[in-house]
Amino acid sequence: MKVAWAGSREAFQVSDRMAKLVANDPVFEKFSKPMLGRKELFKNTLRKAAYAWKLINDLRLTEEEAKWLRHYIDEPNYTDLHWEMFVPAIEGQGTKEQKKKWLPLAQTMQIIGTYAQTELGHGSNVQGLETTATFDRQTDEFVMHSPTLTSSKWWPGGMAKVATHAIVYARLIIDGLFHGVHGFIVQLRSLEDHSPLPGLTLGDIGMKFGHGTYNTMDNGVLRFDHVRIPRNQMLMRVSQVTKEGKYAQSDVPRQLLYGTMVSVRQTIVADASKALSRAVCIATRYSVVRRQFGSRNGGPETQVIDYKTQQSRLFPLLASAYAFRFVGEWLKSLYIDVKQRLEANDFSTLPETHACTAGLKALTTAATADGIEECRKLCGGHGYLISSGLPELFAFYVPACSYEGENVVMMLQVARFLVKTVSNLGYKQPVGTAAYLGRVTPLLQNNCAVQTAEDWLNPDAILEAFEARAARMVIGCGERLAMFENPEEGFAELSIDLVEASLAHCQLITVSVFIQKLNHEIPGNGVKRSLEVLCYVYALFLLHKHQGDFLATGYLTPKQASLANEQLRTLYSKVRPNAIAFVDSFNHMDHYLCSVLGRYDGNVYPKLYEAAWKDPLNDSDIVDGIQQYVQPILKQKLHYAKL
Ligand SMILES: CCCCCCCCCCC/C=C/C(=O)SCCNC(=O)CCNC(=O)[C@H](O)C(C)(C)COP(=O)(O)OP(=O)(O)OC[C@H]1O[C@@H](n2cnc3c(N)ncnc32)[C@H](O)[C@@H]1OP(=O)(O)O
Ligand SMILES: Cc1cc2nc3c(=O)[nH]c(=O)nc-3n(C[C@H](O)[C@H](O)[C@H](O)COP(=O)(O)OP(=O)(O)OC[C@H]3O[C@@H](n4cnc5c(N)ncnc54)[C@H](O)[C@@H]3O)c2cc1C
Repeated sequence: MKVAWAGSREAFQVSDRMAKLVANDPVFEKFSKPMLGRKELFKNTLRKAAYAWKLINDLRLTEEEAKWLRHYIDEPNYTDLHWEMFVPAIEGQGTKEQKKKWLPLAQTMQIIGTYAQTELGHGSNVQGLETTATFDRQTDEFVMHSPTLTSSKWWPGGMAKVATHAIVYARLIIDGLFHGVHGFIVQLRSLEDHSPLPGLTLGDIGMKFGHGTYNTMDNGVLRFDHVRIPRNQMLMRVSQVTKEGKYAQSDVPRQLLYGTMVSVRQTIVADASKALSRAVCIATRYSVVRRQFGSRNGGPETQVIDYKTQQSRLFPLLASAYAFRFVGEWLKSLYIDVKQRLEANDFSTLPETHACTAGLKALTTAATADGIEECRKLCGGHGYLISSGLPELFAFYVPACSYEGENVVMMLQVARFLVKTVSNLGYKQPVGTAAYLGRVTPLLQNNCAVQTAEDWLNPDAILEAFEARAARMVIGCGERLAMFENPEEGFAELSIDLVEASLAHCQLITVSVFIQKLNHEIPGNGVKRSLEVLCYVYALFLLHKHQGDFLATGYLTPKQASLANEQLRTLYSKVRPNAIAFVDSFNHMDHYLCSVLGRYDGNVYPKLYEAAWKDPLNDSDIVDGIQQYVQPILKQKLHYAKL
């Protein structure tokens, strides 16, 4: 199962080796993090990042190994933006010459980059950005300027204190004419003494949610006061500005300007299963240790994992972790394919890839953020302790619902793709993830054939149910949209239904990828049979949760929906004996989990007790402030004290 989770034996070995490297090196200790102040926390992260870079070089780690190393160090920092956004932006949007100049500098970290798109006033609406890049023909330069307060760049990770360079998105202006938003490579700091370059105001935007997690990152604010950069620092693969000031667009579609976001959204989907599996591992192990009620004749109480209600909250999350792992793997292969095509100037699959990355990013991050919080509740009161590992994990993870495309905004992008697909149905056969929309007649006419709970243990029955639900919701939206004279008005008016239809489409992708995985790629019958159970749990849990959709579209009868729920209950009993094996298969080491509740050895209570004594408040019996502020109250003799 460890190999199935990792993707291959080689992938398992690489991640396992890196997990152990990090866990066994005292530099990467992280239990004390929540006790540190912001400055110490930040410096500590800088120290770890520098040490990690040294390890990467000294041990000659491959790109894959370096990624795992950074992952297991488990502290957001400037290198995330450098490797995940700055480098890909140059790779995807730079010309050959630009790549030749900038990539070697970035890849050896002689420069450190960030991705400065969002502003104080605009994040989702990229076309609404206000920073200007005005071409000056006389000097062959662009003048970067922040004309308003709301145009201040706001949020870019690593920008406040570390990055030496940034890809800055700004409105291109030539001779007073606006030519859309483009990316520019801008140097922010001196490579000699790290001070901000003249004309730039740079700082940190302040503390964020949670304490020891995202505050290791220096998210920044940046303002330009007429800062000049050479013309050849505009990323010019999509459009070019000549030294005469002529604006030209190559045959590369404009959408490629958004290409870095496609790349990172793919990574975020791949990472969702890591965060969810971490929370599920903690909650499952603890649910086996924790006992409440049910003692008979003085025997032990019931392990809370044996309560059906606990199973009904925990096992769908366990199944979701596996579902997200497989859909992340699938999306990665889709992305690798589109990347190769884009390099060869084949843009045909970009719209579908954009819809998949946007939609799956929204689906997986929302479910993971909610899932981590559910795992905290599944651990009862102890889940609220920092030492459970869950509050910090939640604080770290939850911004994934907002960054890289706010989730609702992303689902609306999927909706645009689906509406377009449906409106082209007469003359363009949909392919890939939208192929099912080419079979609308049977999907709209045939109803579910399930008659017993057992009938739900059939991948075809499940697939057809999810296809029919998505097709009926999408087609329904299409029909209602057609009633509007102005399509944009219609889209806005129906946006709630459109987001729901997009979710149904994305859930269909996730379920069908899981089924596909079982049909083709699982080595070993035992592993395959166990994963089949999880696949049914995932699908039937979604069906139960969204039964309103399945019933309202008329595909299911209430009886069939209740049979699905009956089957789900039976499936929970099949998951139970393997629950610990399923979470052990994630191969999460104690160092990575950073959780007393999720310890591999199950030795929870003594370690919780021990951890409590490490709190600085327990350094002495009488702490600072008691004599000054508590003792006087105890000793006071005021009239109203009698009340
Ligand atoms: C948990 C650990 C994870 C670790 C991962 C790595 C570490 C990363 C750390 C996080 C750091 C965070 C960084 C950031 O957040 S960077 C900023 C990200 N910002 C956004 O995502 C902004 C979201 N907004 C947008 O993407 C666009 O503005 C939006 C698509 C919403 C609207 O754009 P526009 O107004 O131009 O819109 P249209 O809808 O008219 O679209 C025009 C056409 O372009 C197509 N399109 C849009 N986006 C893309 C894309 N990315 N790729 C390809 N095509 C795209 C769209 O479908 C339209 O096409 P048609 O004309 O054919 O319909
Ligand atoms: C931790 C973190 C790190 C970040 N790192 C970076 C970075 O490195 N570089 C960078 O450039 N940016 C970064 N960002 C910014 C991030 O990309 C934006 O915050 C994100 O894209 C959301 O945009 P917004 O803040 O403008 O949200 P808004 O768009 O203002 O969203 C507010 C609300 O409005 C709704 N809404 C907006 N538009 C629509 C619409 N058309 N229809 C319906 N509802 C709508 C949303 O659903 C949401 O509920 C980071 C953000 C965070 C939290």
